[in-house]
Amino acid sequence: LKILFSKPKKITNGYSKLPPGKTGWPVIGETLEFLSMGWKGTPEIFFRERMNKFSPDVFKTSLLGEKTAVLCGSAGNKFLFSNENKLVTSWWPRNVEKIFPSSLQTSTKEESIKMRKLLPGFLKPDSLQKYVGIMDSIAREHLEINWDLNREITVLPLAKQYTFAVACRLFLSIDDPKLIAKFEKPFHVLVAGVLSIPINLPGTNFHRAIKAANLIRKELLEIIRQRKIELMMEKMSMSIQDILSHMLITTDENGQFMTDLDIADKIIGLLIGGHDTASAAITFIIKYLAELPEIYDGVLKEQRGIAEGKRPGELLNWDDMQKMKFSWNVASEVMRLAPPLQGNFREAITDFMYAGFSIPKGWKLYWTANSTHKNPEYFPEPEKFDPSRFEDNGPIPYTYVPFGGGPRMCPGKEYARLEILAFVYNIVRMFKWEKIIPDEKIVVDPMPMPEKGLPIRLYRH
Ligand code: HEM
Repeated sequence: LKILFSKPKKITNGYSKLPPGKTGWPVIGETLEFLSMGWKGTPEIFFRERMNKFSPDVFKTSLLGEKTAVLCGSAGNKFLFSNENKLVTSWWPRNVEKIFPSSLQTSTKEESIKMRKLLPGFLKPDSLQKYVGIMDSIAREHLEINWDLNREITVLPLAKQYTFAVACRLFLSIDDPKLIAKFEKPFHVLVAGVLSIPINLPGTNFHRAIKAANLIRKELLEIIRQRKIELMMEKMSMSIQDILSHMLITTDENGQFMTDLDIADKIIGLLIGGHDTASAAITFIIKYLAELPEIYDGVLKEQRGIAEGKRPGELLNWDDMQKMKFSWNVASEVMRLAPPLQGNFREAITDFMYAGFSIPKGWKLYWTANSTHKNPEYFPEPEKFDPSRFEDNGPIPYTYVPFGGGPRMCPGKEYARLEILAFVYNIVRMFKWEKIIPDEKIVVDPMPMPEKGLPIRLYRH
């Protein structure tokens, strides 16, 4: 009776029916617990503990200075992916705004929409088909130069070097190794700062990231200036259709060209999204293939079969990529166990109810691969490496989400598949390998990585 006749509380006042959970310290909230679980290599524990303690559907927390509701399980993923621009919208941590000043003039939301509009031209199927041969030749050259000379190598930095070289070539038509090397290091500093506590003081990751972004932006602005001159003088062959030229000649609905700063920031965003993720996936493929000889043999058999159907030296093509089914199932299982991105944020654009709890407008929401990828309900024996999970219809919808889902699903998914498979095709046919540190610890910061970068010993076939 007391409940029935008590004055109803406003849903939006922030005190009633909010999801259970705790928001921790002011500003810092639970960011340290969240990050430290990643540093220990078990980001899923942060979520599992709270799902067990508060609710399996949703819990509240405070991350990166924001009140956040974490939506869990396949229902949480489905809800967030299918309510884009209805109940929720894109939101990037404040760090991103500070690191990319172009988004301060509008908003990270508008910038993200702009970016998505630009990409189809560059990532459409007929463009992707042209990239396959280029990716194959970059992978071959990269392996011949960097992996063959040294019998003992460390995988992670080399995998980054490969995906960065592919991105520089395809986004910017840059293949000068010196210029690529100049860019590469500050990029890693930048990625580490995007998901860090937003304190801009010397010595913090965030401070280093802002400095690194300024350095890269300066170099990019020079490249953009040069490209503009070339385009104006029509020196640039019309066949060069990299994303930089595409951005320079594309106008918005008002006929306005993008500013150089805008272009530079978009390219930085793409380089971040497009190379550290795929290199994390490649590193873990190498790790699992070292640990599981029967899986390695299966991949090698498939790739040798494809190579046998080709003339000596002939580069991979689109049809070859479609035949690499087992190898892609292996890569998919790797990304289930070690998703390169752990999840992402959204912002509530209106008050709404979820699983019986109120979510106030302005709150941040977070979906995470960590609440489903290792859940035995969706993936029996979740720690077991089993690529057959991806055969036939594959996992239950919204349980396997390394690329997100819905309208915001990663636009680079197909590009990533091609560059990963081009790499696998070449490496397994050249080498077998073993890990030098048998139980190397895994850390997640913000991408998963073996603590020492995965040193391995190579054996040429
Ligand atoms: C294995 C490699 C990759 C993984 C696991 C991955 C994963 C993801 C995920 C989880 C998101 C967030 C989706 C969301 O917020 O719901 C995302 C967004 C994005 N990815 Fe990827 N990605 C990969 C490679 C790439 C590549 C190669 C590119 C570019 C060529 C790329 C470009 C982007 C962009 C631009 C976004 C932002 C989309 C938006 O805000 O709407 N990604 N990616």
